Amino acid sequence: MAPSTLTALANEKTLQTSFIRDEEERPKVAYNKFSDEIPVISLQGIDDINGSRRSEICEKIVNAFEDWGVFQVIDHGIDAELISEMTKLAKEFFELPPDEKLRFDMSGGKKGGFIVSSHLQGEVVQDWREIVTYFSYPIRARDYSRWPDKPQGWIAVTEKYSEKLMDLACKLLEVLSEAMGLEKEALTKACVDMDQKVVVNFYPKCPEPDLTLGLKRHTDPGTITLLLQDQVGGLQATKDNGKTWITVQPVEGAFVVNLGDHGHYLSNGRFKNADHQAVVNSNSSRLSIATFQNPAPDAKVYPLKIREGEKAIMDEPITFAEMYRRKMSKDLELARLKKLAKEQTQEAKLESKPIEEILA
Ligand SMILES: O=C(O)CCC(=O)C(=O)O
Ligand SMILES: [Fe+2]
Repeated sequence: MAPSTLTALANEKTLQTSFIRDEEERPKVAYNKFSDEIPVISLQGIDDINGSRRSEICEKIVNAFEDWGVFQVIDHGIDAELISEMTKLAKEFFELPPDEKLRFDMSGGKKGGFIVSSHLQGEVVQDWREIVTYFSYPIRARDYSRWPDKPQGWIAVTEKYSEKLMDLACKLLEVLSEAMGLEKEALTKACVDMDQKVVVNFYPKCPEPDLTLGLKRHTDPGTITLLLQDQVGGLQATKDNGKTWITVQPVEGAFVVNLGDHGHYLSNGRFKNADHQAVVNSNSSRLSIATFQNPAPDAKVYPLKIREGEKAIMDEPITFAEMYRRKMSKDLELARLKKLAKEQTQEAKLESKPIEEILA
């Protein structure tokens, strides 16, 4: 049976089979073997519209998105105290007793709250993580009854945090719009009424980290994601379809900026949707806070700019809700085929054994 929370399993000696991944999915690089390949970009001077710094920053962001779909941002103007308060309260939430966390259990499709492991129903293998999710924008759609009220003060800090991150995201989308040769507001307008979802990921210490993942390989569906991670390490990226991986070097106070599928489509594939995963370890737990900036569900998804000599990477415009539905059903179909292939291999193995061995 699935555990109610993961924290209890963190002290066991071996990993429950529901978390064990197939060999090809398991981590290939250590959680703390850091790489500096992902650029760290300072936003200092970005507001100086006519200054040369703005175009330099713009160029760096474009290069990073063309190459990896990921960069880290520093000097972003978000108060270090707000960041440390948000992190401290998030950690305290995960230290609460299971019953307290499960007061906000969101299994069964509730919008927001606490859940263990994977968000994709029908997944065969579970992720080694616990999460808390806040649906923070549009503000009129907030359901505060799904926002954990403990530790005390967390709701107010989350409100502030989500507002500041919305501002930062919009600023980055302006730069990207300009880089695509469009008016400043082009990308935010394409989102119609921007949605924001804050997901706090907690990865407890893991007894056999080499056999599992904290969060399996994926691309984020939305426009961009701003990820705050602690200093432990575990975020990994690949740009060759999973052949080789790098572990992103944690940088104090920085946000990792990932381009999502929506951003990828709007740029007609010029910018990569970051292919990433999170690995876990047996030495310490890890916390990351992902802020997803998504378009409104009925926003149209279609390239905003098709450069000369290029062909549109989509046949026709679809809504973001439809784009998401197609992504999820593709993932589920892949999971189903994988399960089937595994069962067939096991059957074949059994068939090739002498009957005495099977019966023994
Ligand atoms: O924890 C991390 O480093 C990655 C989190 C992530 O990719 C996500 O929440 O989508
Ligand atoms: Fe992600």
